[in-house]
Amino acid sequence: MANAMLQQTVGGTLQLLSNSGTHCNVGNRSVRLLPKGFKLEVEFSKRGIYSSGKRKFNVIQASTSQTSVVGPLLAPSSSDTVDSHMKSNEVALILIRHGESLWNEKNLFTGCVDVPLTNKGVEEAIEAGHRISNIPVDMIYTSSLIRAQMTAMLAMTQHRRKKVPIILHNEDERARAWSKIYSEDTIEQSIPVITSWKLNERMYGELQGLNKQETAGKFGHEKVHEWRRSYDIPPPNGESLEMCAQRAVAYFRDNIEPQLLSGKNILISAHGNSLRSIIMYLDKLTSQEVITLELSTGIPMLYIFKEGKFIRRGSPVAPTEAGVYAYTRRLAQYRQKLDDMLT
Ligand SMILES: O=C(O)[C@H](O)COP(=O)(O)O
Repeated sequence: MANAMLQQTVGGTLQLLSNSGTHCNVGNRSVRLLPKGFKLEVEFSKRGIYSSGKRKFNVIQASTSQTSVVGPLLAPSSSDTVDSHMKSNEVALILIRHGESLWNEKNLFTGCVDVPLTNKGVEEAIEAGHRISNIPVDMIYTSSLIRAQMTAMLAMTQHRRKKVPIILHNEDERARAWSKIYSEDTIEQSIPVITSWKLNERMYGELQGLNKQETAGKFGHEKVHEWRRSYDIPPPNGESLEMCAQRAVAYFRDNIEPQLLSGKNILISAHGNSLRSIIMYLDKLTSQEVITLELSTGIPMLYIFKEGKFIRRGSPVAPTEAGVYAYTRRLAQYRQKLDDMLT
């Protein structure tokens, strides 16, 4: 393969910008590409984030000009037998609305105001972690808001695989440089957490901070219900669900779906409306159907992604244990491997 320029982009994905020759530069490192079909064996120099040694990378999308590869922190090593069997055509996608927040408790419109969880919200996140503790997670995506990030991190404290979720800091070169990990083994025992404002709760505009009950008293229940649960009518200077969907679903399709296609099991911890819009996409709901969809705080929803299709395995409303985890054969195999590993 011709030489190639790989440039680390937000979220740690290495983007092949052009290919000519058999080497490429990753920052100040020279990298040798040994193309084998769509699998690149990339041998890195001794220095830097990727340490030494040959590592296999899945090419997510290969085209004449752009091929994406993911760095070690985003690509669990194939030597990790517990996870590797899940790499084929069936992966898990878990969605969790954050646990109860302090403004949920006060019944205030929250939107993009960055408030933390209540004690109850912490408990909900931990309970959610129990429910997903036997389901493989290779990558985590959250919004840029602390309530979603707290929920993801608390849930993962209960995961039996005991990998460490690490929030990636890619906001600038210093953030990248100062958050480097210099141990390959440690990288393999980590789960990358990618945060994005595009997964934030819908921005509630001039309702943010107002009490929902009082707002209904002031503007009328019908008007407030229209702001909260219509598809295309925004609150004053805020986002409609449709506007929220335009950013959240686009982010899902551009960033998360390629990772699912490459065999990664994904957890998304986000918000009522950003998740409603993603579920609308996954379940192919109409704008009339999605406005009746309600998500409880802290309840995990499981999808299986297989051959390009999303199969819902658990209801977003108070699922029974069996209902959420009608285990597929592969999930049952993963759980068995965890049992074997931990006994
Ligand atoms: O932002 C908020 O107030 C809540 O998280 C969601 O509010 P909603 O259920 O009124 O959309």
